Amino acid sequence: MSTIKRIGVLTSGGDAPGMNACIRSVVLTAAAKEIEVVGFSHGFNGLIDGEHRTLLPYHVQHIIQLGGTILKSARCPALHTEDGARTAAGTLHQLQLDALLVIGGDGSFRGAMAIAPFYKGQLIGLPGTIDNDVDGTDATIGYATAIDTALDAIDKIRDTADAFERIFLVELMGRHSGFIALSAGIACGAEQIICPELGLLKKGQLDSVIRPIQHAQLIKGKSSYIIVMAEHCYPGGSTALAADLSEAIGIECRACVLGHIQRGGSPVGADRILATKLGAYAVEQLMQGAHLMMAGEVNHQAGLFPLELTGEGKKNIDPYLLNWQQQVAND
Ligand SMILES: Nc1ncnc2c1ncn2[C@@H]1O[C@H](COP(=O)(O)OP(=O)(O)O)[C@@H](O)[C@H]1O
Ligand SMILES: O=P(O)(O)OC[C@H]1O[C@](O)(COP(=O)(O)O)[C@@H](O)[C@@H]1O
Repeated sequence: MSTIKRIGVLTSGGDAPGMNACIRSVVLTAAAKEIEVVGFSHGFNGLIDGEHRTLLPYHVQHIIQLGGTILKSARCPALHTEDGARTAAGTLHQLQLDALLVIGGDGSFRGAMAIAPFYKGQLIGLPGTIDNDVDGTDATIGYATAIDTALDAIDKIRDTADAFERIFLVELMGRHSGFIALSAGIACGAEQIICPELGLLKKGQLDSVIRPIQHAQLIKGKSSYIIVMAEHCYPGGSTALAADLSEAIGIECRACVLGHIQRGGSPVGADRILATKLGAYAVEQLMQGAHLMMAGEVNHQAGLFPLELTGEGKKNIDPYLLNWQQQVAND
């Protein structure tokens, strides 16, 4: 018999499509088990500032299709101090919360772990970030939508690139990983993909980028050429790389930074389903006593993974697709 009566939930770090679906699932599952839910606003700031409200099933009606997060998200520098962590734990005790669910990335999970020494309740993470850079789950909530959003934009760029027979560099998010760049790059038929896993490029050292462009021009004739690149791979980003390439090869290159567009929009079905499954699973596992674990999905199976291992960076972008891109599509 579970002793869980009241739980808290918050969304933290970069918002991701599907966070609302996850909040909804947590609230509905908890209500079905007669557990009260308190939602904190603005990530961990809501814990420190005491910004919270009770969440009932009617509050989460018709939010499954909404991007963003009804709880708002934020980064919270105060949690990096012991004072901040103590204050956060104090709020949880004051509100008599038996557990806290944190929807966010590995940074947010480090935030949860910082609170742990001062909190006597349970802490569970739910992976919500477009970057997919969280160990212990095949996909994070928001990743599938970000790929589709990027694709929608890149397909449009292909039209104008074709019309002008231009080289385009499309810069995608991912923080320091190439999950979005590889997936979107493969799915849009990019001629070249640049991502951190292939090594960061140094200013002016463009041979590895230029060689496939020249090869493509020689064997395929003039056409559009799209390079999908992850952020932080070249000093100055895609704009600087486009300028340096234009100068080096004498062909005009254009850059397009998709930026925060990738974080918005209605979550695709896969994200809504993943968010619903993990939200429900997290509540059930709390009732079984889970603590300092993330609820993730591996091979379609929900499971728990230690929070402290979620940021180890052991999950790799698909080596098969990366190799195919290098061997076949880049040439
Ligand atoms: N080492 C840490 N100690 C305490 N809190 C942390 C730590 N790392 C991250 N956090 C908290 O988690 C928040 C979100 O982390 P961030 O890395 O920006 O996003 P994400 O959760 O998407 O990876 C930070 O603003 C901070 O409040
Ligand atoms: O919104 P900000 O603060 O500019 O941060 C941008 C970063 O946030 C993200 O969109 C999401 O990252 P997190 O989920 O780790 O916060 C990254 O892809 C990007 O590098």
